[in-house]
Amino acid sequence: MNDIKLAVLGSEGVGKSALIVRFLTRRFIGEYASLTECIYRKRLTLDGRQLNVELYDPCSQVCAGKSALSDQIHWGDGFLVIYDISDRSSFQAAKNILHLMRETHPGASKRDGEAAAGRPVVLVGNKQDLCHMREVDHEEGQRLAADHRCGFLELSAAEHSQEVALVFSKVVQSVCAGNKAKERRRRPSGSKSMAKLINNVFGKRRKSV
Ligand SMILES: Nc1nc2c(ncn2[C@@H]2O[C@H](COP(=O)(O)OP(=O)(O)OP(=O)(O)O)[C@@H](O)[C@H]2O)c(=O)[nH]1
Repeated sequence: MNDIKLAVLGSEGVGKSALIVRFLTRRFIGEYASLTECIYRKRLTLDGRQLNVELYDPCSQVCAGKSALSDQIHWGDGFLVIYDISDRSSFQAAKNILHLMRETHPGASKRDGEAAAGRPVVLVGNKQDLCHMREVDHEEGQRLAADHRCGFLELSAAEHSQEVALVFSKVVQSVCAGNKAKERRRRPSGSKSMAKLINNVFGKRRKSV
């Protein structure tokens, strides 16, 4: 069974716990104890394969600071970076997280489907239901995501159960696809490596005849 680690990052009160709880239980619960960091576990079946997904929900009050964030970035196979569309400072915090991800993996791959951080990242503008109090335009979110080659969407943990499930599943899918691609690059396929071997052994001889 494969283990996949997803970290949900963002500043205090953006709705990280609300999104995770929505994904795990399909419910929106108004208030969450937020004095401890948590790792939640969920089993998923994707394309017939069983996956163990670990979801890391940092406690912003305890896990603030660059070194804690660096640890979280090293821990995750994939990330959701959350801001609150009605709070500009949370958007700046999301920007800082994306920058730090890029710094942490400076030589990150530029392959399709991988963010600048080298691993799948989706930037999420949460609390879309508060659009009458919006401080961050949709286009700003889009631009930031494009700059960091990551996915982007706005949603509301309070109102959008399906969208929340979809965004988590997409990150899991991207991690799986990335793992498969890495595996393929590491081990050339049997027929290809056999062809190479045959070429190496007989190719030169044929030339010398
Ligand atoms: N209106 C609205 N409120 C939301 C939404 N998502 C979360 N909230 C509220 O925002 C507040 C903070 O949510 P949390 O899920 O605790 O945020 P957090 O990012 O986990 O916070 P920390 O653990 O302190 O870092 C709570 O009062 C939630 O009810 C949303 O989509 N819409």
